[in-house]
Amino acid sequence: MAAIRTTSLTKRYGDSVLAVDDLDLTVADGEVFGFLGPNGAGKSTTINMLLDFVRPTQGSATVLGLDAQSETGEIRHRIGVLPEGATLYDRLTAREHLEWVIDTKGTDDDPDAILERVGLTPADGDRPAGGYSKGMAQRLGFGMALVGDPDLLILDEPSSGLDPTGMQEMREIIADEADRGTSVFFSSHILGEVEAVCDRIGIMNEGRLVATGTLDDLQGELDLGVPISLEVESVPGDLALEALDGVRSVTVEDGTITATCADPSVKIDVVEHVADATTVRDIVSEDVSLEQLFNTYTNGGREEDAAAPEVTA
Ligand SMILES: Nc1ncnc2c1ncn2[C@@H]1O[C@H](COP(=O)(O)OP(=O)(O)OP(=O)(O)O)[C@@H](O)[C@H]1O
Repeated sequence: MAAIRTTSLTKRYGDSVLAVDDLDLTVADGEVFGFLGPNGAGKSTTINMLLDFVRPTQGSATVLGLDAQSETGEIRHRIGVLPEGATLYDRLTAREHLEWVIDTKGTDDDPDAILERVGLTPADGDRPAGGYSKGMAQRLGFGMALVGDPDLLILDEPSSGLDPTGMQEMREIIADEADRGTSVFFSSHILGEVEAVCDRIGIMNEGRLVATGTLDDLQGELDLGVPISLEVESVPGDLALEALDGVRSVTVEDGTITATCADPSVKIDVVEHVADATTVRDIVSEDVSLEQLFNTYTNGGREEDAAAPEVTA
């Protein structure tokens, strides 16, 4: 059974905004799935349809095998949700927020254990949420999502408002949850976060899912080439690196030779070839970054026609 499945899921606002366009997406049970896309791509609208906060114009969705529109009660009982900009009640303390969720879900969680898990002290727990910083509010919202050991966590921009330590702690909790079998679906535009914790990613752009797969799948499909850079003592005039099998292009700048290779195995040939001709001072070898992928699929998140290739791996 899939944790999430959408079929031709579509949401229009009025005549002019097609927020989500014919989305077919499956998140497998136990998977950590990162939902990426620039501002306005349709991520929150998709999440809101999964939670029945917004009704689709067309299409359908299931969450844990249950219909997202007609079986909302059971879904809410079994999932943990951190909505975009989690709404808190100013006058209630963090502990009271957690107790409220614990009561609603009928679980026996210990509020103090959850506070500790999300990095809030017992003293924080006694303060009204109205005085919370953005990061503290986000931690509390995340704690509320963890109540009842949910089978699926749906997190909309979970690291929003968190400092680097908070982001790291949040990633660790997501990894722990995944280890105990929880499926996780989260939206983000922080690429490093997605890269660090996700089994698979989906990239949305202008309401459409333009790519899904593992990072390796997407890197392979786009075939952007593999770069290697060598800082050298002097650049020989007769290097002829372009002539090497598997080398697609070569640039030279300020004593650094950069070759784009057809696949990673060519990198060693490049190093040997250059080292035969001159003294190599340093080597920088990187995989195609998620940022390059994201930019290629979304035109850097800009509004103009991205003309991005569609890949489903
Ligand atoms: N209630 C609404 N009424 C009209 N248009 C809306 C509404 N909610 C969202 N939209 C529009 O739908 C599109 C998708 O918005 P959505 O919030 O889903 O994007 P997002 O990917 O979550 O963006 P962000 O990363 O900025 O949160 C945008 O063009 C947005 O302006």
